[in-house]
Amino acid sequence: MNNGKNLKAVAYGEVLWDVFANEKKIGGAPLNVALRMKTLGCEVAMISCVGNDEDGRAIKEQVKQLGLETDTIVVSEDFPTGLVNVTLNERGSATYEISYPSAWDKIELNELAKATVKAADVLIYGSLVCRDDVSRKALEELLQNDVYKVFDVNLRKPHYTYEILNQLMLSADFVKFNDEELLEITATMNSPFTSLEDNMRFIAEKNKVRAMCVTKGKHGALLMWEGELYQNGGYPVKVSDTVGAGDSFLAALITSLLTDKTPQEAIDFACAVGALVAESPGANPEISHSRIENLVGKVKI
Ligand SMILES: OC[C@H]1O[C@](O)(CO)[C@@H](O)[C@@H]1O
Repeated sequence: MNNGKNLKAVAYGEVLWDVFANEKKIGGAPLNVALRMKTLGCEVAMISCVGNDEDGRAIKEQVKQLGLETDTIVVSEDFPTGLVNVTLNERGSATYEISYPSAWDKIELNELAKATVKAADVLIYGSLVCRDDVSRKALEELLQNDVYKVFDVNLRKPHYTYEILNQLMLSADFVKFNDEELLEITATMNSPFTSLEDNMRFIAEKNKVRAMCVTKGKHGALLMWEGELYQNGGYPVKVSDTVGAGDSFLAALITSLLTDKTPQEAIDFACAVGALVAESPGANPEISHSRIENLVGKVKI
């Protein structure tokens, strides 16, 4: 699959182990986005930090094997590699218990990281990494660069404040919410609206965000792009777990929008990718191009 063409992407933030009942898998929203963008043909670097421990070496090893630049992942002598306990409910929805402090809370930028962002087309970041001042300040430095900035809101209680979320939105060219996140954030901004569409317009107006998307679980997603709204009603799949589905959705959407797809094609493609990730266990299952094409070809709900 190669629709990423020569898009150069950098993801900034947490890399960690998602610890499920019977196994552990690499995760962290920005890493999940990065890995999916790589499978879509982008050139991708991951900026993060791991501990000087077995868990850290194993993450770097795996991520390198999957084709990402990992010399931008620094090693901390003082903090351990991140771990997250993932609990799934009967519908496959996850709750996360995220250890603190983790090495990724203390990201220090090396020269390669700075140079890589300078040369990149797109920078993806989320809110979780901003729970600690060290990683938040490093992100602020990267956000000074002239690069297309994608903010993956990714609210993980209790690791965020509205003040920081607001700053992160103001820096972004593109923002990704899920439906609950959009409604929670717009409520704190005293939005008088109840529908997702009205709240998208509200936030666009208030925060001068010109492009955004909102995922709606099995009901698909909405996209605001160049002033127009696009939607996809979702694809029927049997959900295994939803971990990382939104991350892969975002990877597919951004890759498509910034290369050669129309906004409608981009959201259809992204919804299919997200659905297929939800159908398989963990955040980073392999998904073949033919399965995506097959699903896109199916009638939407
Ligand atoms: O990043 C925080 C958590 O969110 C996920 O990325 C899923 O979206 C998990 O892989 C990780 O544990």
